[in-house]
Amino acid sequence: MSEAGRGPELPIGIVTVSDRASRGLYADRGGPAIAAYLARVLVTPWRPERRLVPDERPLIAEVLRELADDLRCPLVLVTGGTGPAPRDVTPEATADVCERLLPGFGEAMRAASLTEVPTAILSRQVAGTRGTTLIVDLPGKPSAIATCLDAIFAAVPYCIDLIGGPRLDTDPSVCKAFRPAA
Ligand SMILES: Nc1ncnc2c1ncn2[C@@H]1O[C@H](COP(=O)(O)OP(=O)(O)OP(=O)(O)O)[C@@H](O)[C@H]1O
Ligand SMILES: Nc1nc2c(c(=O)[nH]1)N[C@H]1C(S)=C(S)[C@@H](COP(=O)(O)O)O[C@H]1N2
Repeated sequence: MSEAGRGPELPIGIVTVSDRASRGLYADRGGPAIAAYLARVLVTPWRPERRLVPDERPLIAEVLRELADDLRCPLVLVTGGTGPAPRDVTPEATADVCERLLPGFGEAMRAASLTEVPTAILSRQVAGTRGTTLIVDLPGKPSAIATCLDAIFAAVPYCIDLIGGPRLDTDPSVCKAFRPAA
């Protein structure tokens, strides 16, 4: 067991933002899709810290702070609530808690999604850092998750190195993490 008594694996935050899934009106398929992606791509031992919250800015921000500050997740992936509808507030909540935004993540994910659906431009998804945590928004459609993560994951381990987080290693047959030569 680690110091925190929660096991040696790195905690990774998986947050689904959905009014209906959080009320039990449909089963959450976004969180499981993220977990399945991480299970394929990461060789570093990790464990999911799953959260399911309604589209409420303060609640989303509170969960992101908990995962970053209390659980010290190096990576938090958030799905849902990134669009232009009035209740879509995930990008605002992410920006509320991040110290710095990384616009390249959103740009790359929208560009990849745009090869699949013209409505990709409707996602306002952002990414940013809070302490040693990288937070990345993903669209709510479960099918968007692999598309978006494929577009960015090669840069995720080095980003976490640069902010002082733990080393994450990927299975190179799934995603070759890029770390510039020293
Ligand atoms: N977590 C999820 N699990 C399963 N399907 C989802 C999930 N999130 C979104 N979807 C599907 O993608 C569609 C668009 O997602 P979006 O995030 O815009 O949902 P929404 O219309 O805002 O509703 P809600 O917040 O209640 O999920 C949804 O109508 C639903 O069919
Ligand atoms: N890859 C991918 N990206 C996508 C989509 C999709 O189906 N696949 N849906 C788009 C749509 S229709 C919307 S409204 C926005 C925001 O979705 P969200 O509010 O569920 O996060 O994501 C967009 N990005």
